Amino acid sequence: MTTPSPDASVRVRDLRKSYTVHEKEPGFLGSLRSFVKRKSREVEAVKGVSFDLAPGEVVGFLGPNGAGKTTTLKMLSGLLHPSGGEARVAGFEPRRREAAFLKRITLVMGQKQQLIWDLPALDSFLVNQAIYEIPDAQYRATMAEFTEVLGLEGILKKQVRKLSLGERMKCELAAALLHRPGVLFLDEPTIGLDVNMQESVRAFIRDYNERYGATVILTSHYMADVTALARRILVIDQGQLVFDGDLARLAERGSGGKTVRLQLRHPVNAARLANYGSDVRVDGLSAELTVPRGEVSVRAARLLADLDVADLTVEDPPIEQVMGELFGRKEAVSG
Ligand SMILES: Nc1ncnc2c1ncn2[C@@H]1O[C@H](COP(=O)(O)OP(=O)(O)OP(=O)(O)O)[C@@H](O)[C@H]1O
Repeated sequence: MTTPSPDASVRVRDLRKSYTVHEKEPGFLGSLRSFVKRKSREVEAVKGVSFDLAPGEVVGFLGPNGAGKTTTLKMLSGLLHPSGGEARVAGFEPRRREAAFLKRITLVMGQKQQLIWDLPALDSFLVNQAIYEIPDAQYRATMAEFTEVLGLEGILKKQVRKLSLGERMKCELAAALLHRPGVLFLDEPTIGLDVNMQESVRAFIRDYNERYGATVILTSHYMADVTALARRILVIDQGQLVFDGDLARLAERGSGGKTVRLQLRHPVNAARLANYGSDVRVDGLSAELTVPRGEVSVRAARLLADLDVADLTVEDPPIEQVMGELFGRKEAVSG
């Protein structure tokens, strides 16, 4: 990794955001009533979040729908003013949106686009070159690098609206990173992309992080993005940080079970395997079952002694399952 820029850190203290939501009864009468007497209520989207990111760190920012991820990222990039607490990004206070700050960060939202729809992506890149005052030599070098890593050759001169979703997302990323920001806020950068395209976006983010030592906060509903890029995970639920730690430690917070995979030499029926664990799945000579974490070695020894086992592996449950369980039981899992 290149030496991370010293001011690419993120410091968040007791950050809060409440939205005022105006409520209206349905229908015409409801509109009239709300016109006379407006009803509103406060939605606390982020309720006092604190964390620090070191320069060059990549973290996965996870949580169920409506947990407060996008709101947090918008506050960190200065698009929303916090209702309380403080944030410092690359040494700046995001809410001030100073030009020097905007040159140090980027916010990529997979659901929104910044490229100009009717023009080729190359034109949007030139606009960004002007906005961010990127010197010609740096612009050419970055374009050459991104064209190679993202495979942009041949698509830069096509009208953006004629690009496929994947091609467009690659151009969106290139446009957003053209000024070589040191802090990246990536909100669902791979949403809707096919598996191959997700992989190339991931490879690009990894390459950029290694090349420039950038700090990255990434939200994604595709756990493969998170497991491929981040070792540290922040989990937010109902506006509060409920976990901050290693990906492996998050897996341990799951059901308390581990997955034992077996390769058998002779077929064994599921009922027999149910004596050793739960959630038994048998497919020919392959089988899988869940075993309580504290009993893995005892049960594995019994399986090996009782059955004709060619291979046995023990794994943490997939991260999707862990997240489902955590949010299913709505239990705080403080890091
Ligand atoms: N502009 C807004 N006005 C009112 N409430 C809002 C606004 N934006 C978000 N909210 C509410 O704030 C909460 C947090 O929303 P946010 O978009 O930050 O969640 P999220 O974790 O990004 O969710 P998702 O994964 O679904 O994108 C939700 O209850 C949402 O309904």
